This record gives sequence, C-alpha cells and structure tokens, in this order.
Amino acid sequence: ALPSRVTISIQLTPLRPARFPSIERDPVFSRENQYFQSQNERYEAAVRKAVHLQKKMHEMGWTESGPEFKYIYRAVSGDIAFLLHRIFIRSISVLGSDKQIAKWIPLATQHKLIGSYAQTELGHGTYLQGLETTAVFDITTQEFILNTPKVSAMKWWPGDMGRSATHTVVFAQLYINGKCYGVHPFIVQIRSLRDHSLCPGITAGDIGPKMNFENVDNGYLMLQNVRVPRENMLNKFCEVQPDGTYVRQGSQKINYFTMTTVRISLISDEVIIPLMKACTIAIRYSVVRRQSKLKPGKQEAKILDYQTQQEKLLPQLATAYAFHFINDYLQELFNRVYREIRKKNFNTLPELHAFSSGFKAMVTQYSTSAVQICLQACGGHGYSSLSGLPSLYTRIIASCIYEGENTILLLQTARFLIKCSRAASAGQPVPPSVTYLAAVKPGKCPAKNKLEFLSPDIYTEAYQHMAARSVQRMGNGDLIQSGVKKHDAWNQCTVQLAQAAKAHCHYITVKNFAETVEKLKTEAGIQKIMKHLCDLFALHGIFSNAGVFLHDGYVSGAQMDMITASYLDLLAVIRKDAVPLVDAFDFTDKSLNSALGSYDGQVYQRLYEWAQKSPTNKQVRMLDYIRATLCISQSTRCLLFF
Ligand SMILES: CCCCCCC/C=C/C(=O)SCCNC(=O)CCNC(=O)[C@H](O)C(C)(C)COP(=O)(O)OP(=O)(O)OC[C@H]1O[C@@H](n2cnc3c(N)ncnc32)[C@H](O)[C@@H]1OP(=O)(O)O
Ligand SMILES: Cc1cc2nc3c(=O)[nH]c(=O)nc-3n(C[C@H](O)[C@H](O)[C@H](O)COP(=O)(O)OP(=O)(O)OC[C@H]3O[C@@H](n4cnc5c(N)ncnc54)[C@H](O)[C@@H]3O)c2cc1C
Repeated sequence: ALPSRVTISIQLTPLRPARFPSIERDPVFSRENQYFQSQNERYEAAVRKAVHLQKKMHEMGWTESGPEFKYIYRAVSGDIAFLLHRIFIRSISVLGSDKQIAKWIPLATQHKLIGSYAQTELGHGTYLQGLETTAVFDITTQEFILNTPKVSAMKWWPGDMGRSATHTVVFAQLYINGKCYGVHPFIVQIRSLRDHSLCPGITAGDIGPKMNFENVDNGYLMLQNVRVPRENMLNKFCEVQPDGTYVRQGSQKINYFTMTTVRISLISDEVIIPLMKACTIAIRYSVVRRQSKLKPGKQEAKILDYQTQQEKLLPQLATAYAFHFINDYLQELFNRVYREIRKKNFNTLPELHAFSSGFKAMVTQYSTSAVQICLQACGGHGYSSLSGLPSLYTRIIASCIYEGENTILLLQTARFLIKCSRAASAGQPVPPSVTYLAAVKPGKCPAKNKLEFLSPDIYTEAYQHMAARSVQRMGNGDLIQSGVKKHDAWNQCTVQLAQAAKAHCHYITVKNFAETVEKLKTEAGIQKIMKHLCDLFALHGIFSNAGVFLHDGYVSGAQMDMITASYLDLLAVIRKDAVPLVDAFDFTDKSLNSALGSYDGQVYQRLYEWAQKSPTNKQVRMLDYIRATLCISQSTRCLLFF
C-alpha cells in the first residue's frame, strides 16, 4: 500500500499542475457561497472573476497556454464567464484567413470585444443543413444581409449571447444570386463597444433558467436586415469574391471544423476534470463514512470496505485514468491532422471527424454515468448541493448534448467505420487505426484461467474481436448506397450502428491504456498500480457488457466466470490505493468545494457549518410565518376536535 499522501509522480502532468497559492487565496476566486447564489448572482460573480482573471493575466504576463491559467481553469472553470469567447477565438483561428486572424484575434485576446458562437437555432441544433438564418450577398454594396426569416430560425443557446457578447460568429445559409451554398460563418457585431446597447436590427436576451451553466448567459439572437462587409465571412477555405464568384478549397464540411476542435478540447476541461473531482469526493467520503457492521461486535465499517461500494466507485476511478490517457491520444491525432489541413491537405479529416465524434460521445456518456454513480454512492449527503456532486452532475450531463448530441456523433463514427470495413474487406487501404477491421477471425479466447484474464494481450484481443464483429455485422452493402434503399436500411440499423461505434472507441481506449502503462517510466510500484487500474477498466467493460463478448462464442460462459472472479479480486487490491490515487489528482479543497471531499475528512462539522450560511437559516420572518401557520392550524384542530 502506498503512504497516504504519496506523490504519484506518474507522467500525467495535467493531473499534477503546479499549485499557485496566490490564486488559491485570492478572494475574488472564492467559491464559498456559491451553492446559495441565484442564477443571476452566479452570472455576475462569474463576470467579476473573468475580468479579475484577465487583469491578473495581464499584470503577471500569464498566457492561456501557461500553467497558471490551466490551474485556474481546473480549479474554477465552472465559475468564470465568457466561456464561449474562447470558441469565438477558435472559430476565427481555424476558419479565418490570415488577414481576418490579424484583425480579430488581437481584439479578442485583449478583450476589446467579447465573442460568442451562434449556430444552434430554436428549430435546429443537430441538423445543420436545416439551419434557417440567411446571409444574402449584395454585390452592389459588397455586403451580406443577415436575417432571421421565422421564429424557428432564431439563434437559441449560444453562450455569452444573453448579456455579454459584443460580437458573434453567426452560422447562416449563404445565398448568391438566389443560389444557396450551404452553412457558412459570419462575424457579426451585436452590441455597441461604446455603451453595450444592442446594434440596429439585433434582438438578443437570455434564454432563462437551466440545469447548470449559470456562469454562462446562454441567449437568443434575432437578426433583421443586419448588414456586414464581405470581409466578415470567415474565408480561409471558402470565399465570395467581389463579383459574386464562390470559391472553396477542400470539403464543404470544413466550416464544421470548429466543432471538431472543441469536441476534442472539451473532453479534458469539461469532462475528465469533473469526473476526477467526483471520484475524489466519493472515495474520500467512503473512507470517512462508517455505516453498519461487517462483523458483529466490531466497529461500524468504512463504506469503502463493502464490495458493492468498491464495485461502484473503483471502476469510475479507473475510467478517469483511462480517459486521461485517451485524451493525450486524441490530442496527438488532432495535431497530426491539423498540420495537414493547414497545408490544405484534407485527406485525414474524415478520420479525425469520426474519432473526435465517437470519443466525445463515449467519454461524455461514460463520465456522466460515472459522476451519477459517485453521487448516489454517497447516500443522502451526496444529494446535498454542499457535497459538490449535484453541480458536477448537472454540468457534465450537458456535455452529452452540446457540441453534437451523442447519438448523432456515434452515427457519424459508425458511418466512417462501415465505409472502412467495406474497403478493408475489398483489400483497399484504410487508416492504421482501423486496419483491425479486416482481421476478424471467428476464433475463441485462449485464456484457460482467471489470472490469464489479467493479461492485456488477452483482454485487448477480446475487445478487438468484439469491435470488429460489431462493425462487420453492420457492413452490408445497403448502408452506404444512395437512394431510398440506403435510408431505410440505415435507419433500421442505427441502434446497432451506435453500439458498434461505441465498441470501437472502447477497444481503442483499452488498447491505448495498456500501451501507455507498458511505456510508463516510473517507480515500479506506480506502474504496478496503473496496471491494476488498466486491468480493472478492461474487465469492468467486459463484466458490464457480457452479452456482446459471449454473443458469437468468442468468450465462453466458463471464461466469463473467470473474468468475473478476476474483476472482483481487483477491487480488494485497488481498495488499498484508492485514496492516494485520488490524492494524485491534487485538487485543493477550494477547487473541490465539497463538504464531503475535503482533505481533512471533517465531513459532519463542515456540513453543519456550511448549512448555517444558508439564507433560509437567516430569514426570521419566514420562521415567524411558519409559527403563525402552526398556531392557526392548532386552533383549527382544537375547534374541529370539539
Ligand atoms: C471549452 C468548451 C466548453 C463547452 C461549452 C459548451 C459550448 C457548446 C457549443 C455548441 O454546442 S456549438 C453547436 C454544436 N452543434 C453541433 O455539434 C451540431 C451537430 N450536427 C453536425 O455536426 C452535423 O449536422 C452532422 C450531424 C455531422 C450532419 O452533418 P451533415 O448533415 O451536413 O452531413 P452528413 O450528411 O451527415 O455527412 C456528409 C459528409 O460530411 C462529413 N462530415 C460531417 N460533419 C463533419 C465534420 N465536422 N468534419 C468533417 N466531415 C464532416 C460526414 O462524415 C460525411 O462524409 P462522407 O461519409 O459523405 O464522406
Ligand atoms: C449547456 C449548453 C450550451 C450550449 N451552447 C451552445 C453554443 O454556445 N452555441 C450553439 O450554437 N449551440 C449551443 N448549444 C446547443 C447545442 O449545440 C444543441 O442543443 C445540440 O447540438 C443538440 O441539438 P438539438 O438541441 O437540436 O437536439 P436534437 O437534435 O433535437 O436532439 C433531440 C433528440 O433527437 C435525436 N435525433 C436528432 N436527429 C437525429 C437523427 N438524424 N437520427 C437519430 N436521432 C436523431 C437526438 O439523438 C436526440 O435524442 C448548447 C447546448 C447546451 C445544452
């Protein structure tokens, strides 16, 4: 067992960024009364924090890629406003010409404007071809005229739109001489830089209460004959020339590239960090909370000593590590493809789109389920906002919806896999990440005892077989043909297609975790612990989805019993290291903001102290009202009685 506060110096630098006490102690970044604030109070506090952060960054010379910003973002990202300003900047960086970048990026990075990303409409979020906002090219004035032709075309959801943004990237159907060229991005000013009032032709406001994201003023936007210069259409890849000629380089879908980049970047900040926080809170609480007795006459047991509690929480801990590693894999994939795209080579874009879509869907869905399990594993106190778990859950669940609803994205991945499977079967070249699709052997899992299922080769092979079979089973010729036949066949298979996409991503995650552990150059003890976590992540996936591994007999019923035995044995092994493994995430008490997860374990005192801050404990008038009501009811009851 590792010492309690061991520094697990594994090569996971984002897990262990440097600490910045000055930031920790900064009262502006305090999260102390957050759970008692209204939506409006949360938003206004978020704006104060954002402004303060920009001042600090300017004074201290910090950059968004620097350790200080990363630390703040990890600690208080859920509290800072202008989240979508970063996506506004990213849109211009990836879709804007050099001239547009030179003009707009300095204004944005110096916060001389506040940006937003206005794509989703009341009537359409998923189906981008159905967006109804229009941008008509006026050749006489060299402008685009933007309109919201009907209520369903109103932009609805864009972050920072409600009160903050002065500019936004509006996605609209481009029309030239009556012909539609599809969805394109346009920079539109929506509020005055002088007094923040709405610009002519602009109607905007806040969309109202949500499950979470109170630090973001998600808003609505209507445009009425709003004119922008021709130069405001982001034109790195698509351009309207002065004479109205439309020129495009590469895929028509390149205008969707911002989403691809965000799907990869949000995984770390908006999904893995909350998952790690939830694991930290639930596991620390589970070694403090004692409930019931394991043996008569003994002290009440720590709830983490119950096998069921271990089976709830430890696979989520293993998932947090697995997803941290896959995040590095995806970032490397993105960097490789983006280098090619900048050279105007779009050949690898389909693979990046398929992977970014599939992993965004799988990681957000599994992590959201994991945070819910952590919340429920803490019993009644987990349901208290003061545990920090409800806000982690209501925030992370949104990641299954925004930046592409998960089902839609899994179907995009499936579309790519089916095409690769057919190409591989025909002996045509396919990307290295999917060459396994051509190698499906009917075979049987060779493992003969439960210990052999702790071999990464054995379980990775089982995942590869399951994924290849899931994809190949769907790869019949009808699915990608054109015409009605394809659409009918496709829709009748979408449940299994989504499963095949998830199976592919799960296999890649297991394979990547095993390869990463193999390469870990750390103290032998750390590598051994990481191997346990990798084994647990892999066997948990088989244990939880036994049917797909048993389906074609690759794994037998007897072997499934061996897998279950090894899986349950691992729980007791990892239980000993559970606390150091969450300590390794190195969240401060302030960043956790949890009465259950604080490092000193003083749960009950903290719950009571924090509850005293509740305004409901201060509203004497309300208590008087309740007493008066009770008096009335008692007198009524007396009359009735007599
Ligand atoms: C720091 C982060 C904080 C987060 C805070 C929250 C911020 C949230 C912001 C948002 O939510 S912004 C809005 C997000 N909206 C979406 O993600 C919309 C989802 N919908 C789509 O992406 C598309 O509509 C679709 C589902 C992909 C379908 O697109 P379309 O109907 O146009 O194409 P298809 O017919 O399905 O496919 C045609 C062809 O195009 C390829 N393709 C599709 N998308 C992309 C892409 N992004 N990149 C590259 N290629 C793409 C697709 O693979 C097909 O290719 P082929 O198979 O024909 O070769
Ligand atoms: C917190 C939050 C922040 C957001 N921020 C922004 C922002 O800053 N900018 C922005 O532009 N947008 C933003 N959005 C909007 C978000 O991008 C959309 O809500 C998201 O893309 C889902 O689209 P939708 O709402 O139209 O869902 P729908 O597509 O209507 O989904 C409803 C159901 O229909 C199903 N469905 C739809 N199409 C198909 C299909 N073809 N096949 C099978 N099933 C289908 C879906 O799977 C889902 O189950 C935000 C949303 C949230 C929740």
